[in-house]
Amino acid sequence: MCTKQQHPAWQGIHPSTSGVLFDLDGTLIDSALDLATAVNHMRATFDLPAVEVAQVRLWVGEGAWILVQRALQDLYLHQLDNLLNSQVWDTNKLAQGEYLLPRDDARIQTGYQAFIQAYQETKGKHVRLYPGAQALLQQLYKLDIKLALVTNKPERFLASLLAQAQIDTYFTCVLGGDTLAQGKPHPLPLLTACERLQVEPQKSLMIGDSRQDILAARAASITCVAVTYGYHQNQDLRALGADYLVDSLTQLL
Ligand SMILES: O=C(O)COP(=O)(O)O
Repeated sequence: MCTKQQHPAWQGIHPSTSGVLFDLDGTLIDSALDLATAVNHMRATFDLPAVEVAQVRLWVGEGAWILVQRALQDLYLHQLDNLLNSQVWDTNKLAQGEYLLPRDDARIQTGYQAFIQAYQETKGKHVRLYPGAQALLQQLYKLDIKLALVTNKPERFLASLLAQAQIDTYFTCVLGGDTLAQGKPHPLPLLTACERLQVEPQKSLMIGDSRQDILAARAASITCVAVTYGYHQNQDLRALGADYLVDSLTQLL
């Protein structure tokens, strides 16, 4: 699917675009295997069974804390089960990770530390770029379009991960989920990126895969291109407000 033809002025990236903000996980890189390895390492420390990579894909996108909270929801369910003496859990909600233990629960704090350490140890070993990612960044860079990376992934992982994926030289501005006081879907990181790139939001484009990217772009009045292959938790990207949908970044070349 590609709806870019519906936009009369589209020639690759819109000609008046002077800045492009990229999401990372599920848009430029597929990091699900490393994330799943770290999640399962963390789950093992709680004697919880391993989960599939496909499951972890559904849990990614709102930063490491929410990922950990989702990945430890079984602890909460068992606790509730004991209290309520058996409960039928909504499997959809389970798959989407909606039963969140609060962040201040000591188990979440412990789990977070275990996850961060295990993820660090993966060294981004299984990270792979999605088709067209390298070529698109290169093309935009050559056109002198300013580029920013705006992710909810913790900042500490970004430098090595971008270097590992060989895309570290393109970005004028890199913002992690904990770089500023708010992460996506708040508009702050997108507006901050525009400010640092010295481009107007109206002349910028956000390219992302998830609800957080689309909502943040809408809140910042930035046109949003959503990729359909990422970690979007089975949500309807068009209904969320994406301006354009593409099945591959190669469609933007
Ligand atoms: O939640 C994450 O860690 C990934 O975040 P991103 O999709 O904003 O890159």
